[in-house]
Amino acid sequence: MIVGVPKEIKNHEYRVGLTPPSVRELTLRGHQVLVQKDAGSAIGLSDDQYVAAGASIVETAKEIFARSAMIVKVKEPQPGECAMLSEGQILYTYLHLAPDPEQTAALVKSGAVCIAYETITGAGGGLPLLAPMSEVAGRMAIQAGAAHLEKSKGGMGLLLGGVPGVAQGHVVIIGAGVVGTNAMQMAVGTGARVTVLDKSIERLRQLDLVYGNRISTLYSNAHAIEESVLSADLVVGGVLVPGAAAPKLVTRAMISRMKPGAVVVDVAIDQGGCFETSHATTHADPTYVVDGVVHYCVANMPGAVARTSTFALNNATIGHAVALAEKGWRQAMRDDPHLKNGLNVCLGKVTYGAVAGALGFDHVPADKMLA
Ligand SMILES: NC(=O)C1=CN([C@@H]2O[C@H](COP(=O)(O)OP(=O)(O)OC[C@H]3O[C@@H](n4cnc5c(N)ncnc54)[C@H](O)[C@@H]3O)[C@@H](O)[C@H]2O)C=CC1
Ligand SMILES: CC(=O)C(=O)O
Ligand SMILES: [Mg+2]
Repeated sequence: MIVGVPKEIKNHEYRVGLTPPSVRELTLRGHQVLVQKDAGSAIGLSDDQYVAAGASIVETAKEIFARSAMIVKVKEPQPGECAMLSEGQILYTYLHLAPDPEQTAALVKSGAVCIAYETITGAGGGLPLLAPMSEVAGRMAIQAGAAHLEKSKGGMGLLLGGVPGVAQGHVVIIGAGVVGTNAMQMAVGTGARVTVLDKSIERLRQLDLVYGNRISTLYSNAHAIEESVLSADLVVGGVLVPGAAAPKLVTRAMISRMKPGAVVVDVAIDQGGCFETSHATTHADPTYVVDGVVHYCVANMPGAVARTSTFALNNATIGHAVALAEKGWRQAMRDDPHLKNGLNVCLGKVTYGAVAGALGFDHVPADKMLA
């Protein structure tokens, strides 16, 4: 199979779909890999390294899209990229379609076979192709939040850990999955007071067993969210209902009653965000202020630490990339129901229920496309 890796074009996105070691996994099995010139050069992955791994360097994204049977990316295709997809071509990348009707319509129109990293499931449960980026974003959420609590960044001028004789800050984390747990670990490390909320009591139980009285756990409901948010200095949103738009758990009314200069980091923004006042921002201009509260809502946080993120992502994506190249998408999905769960849009149909439901498209189950 010819596999193509275009250079990412989203704002400050320096990750790349395949590393040279991943390219080697494909070329040693006889596949041809086309990598766009300088696709990885910003993170120290030179064209020479790709060539040494067996790839051919191609000048333009247009040529990559025209020649490849499978496109491997990181971020959701931008409008110009959607327009270059062709009928039956495999697109293997993050998509985040539920809050994005324009992209969904463009992918339906393309006739491509669109597989979303974030809905591929794992044999042991969870979302193994989302998890590494959630680990990165969860850890970064505290770093970003702490920085924006500084006066010069618009925050109230608070040091999360306090100092002897001065109380520490209060970090509230909504959602105790991969993002939430990684944020919690970093927050505990700063010395802040930490409260974690989730709908899953089992998850809270697990955290309580490990972290004991270094954190407070709360069952997530409107009352607990309101009380926590009003006393918070930093709130991290890390909820997920897989494939679906994020629930708006923190209302505009709650935001307006928060401490002036508090910071909210909405990691769930790629699924639409869990604060009513959130809208996506970029690394170039990451924050805005609503009712005195600093909002950080960057939809591709791991792009900021693109080298770490690219290797972590490739560890999780390469196995399915090899299966898709070796068997083609239909057989690879017949053999692996977890990969099949990644199929979001296929040959003009929306095949993921939560996306169809969120956007009002007809839902054609993935199984029908495999027949
Ligand atoms: N902005 C960015 O750059 C990035 C964003 N993300 C996003 O972060 C979000 C979270 O991802 P993960 O932690 O991997 O998901 P996860 O599935 O590991 O965890 C989500 C948690 O949310 C909880 N939850 C669901 N409804 C809730 C509610 N009403 N109240 C409290 N908790 C609730 C679930 O029980 C679960 O524990 C996703 O939308 C993901 O796409 C992930 C990586 C990077
Ligand atoms: C998960 C995701 O959207 C990202 O890593 O950018
Ligand atoms: Mg994203």
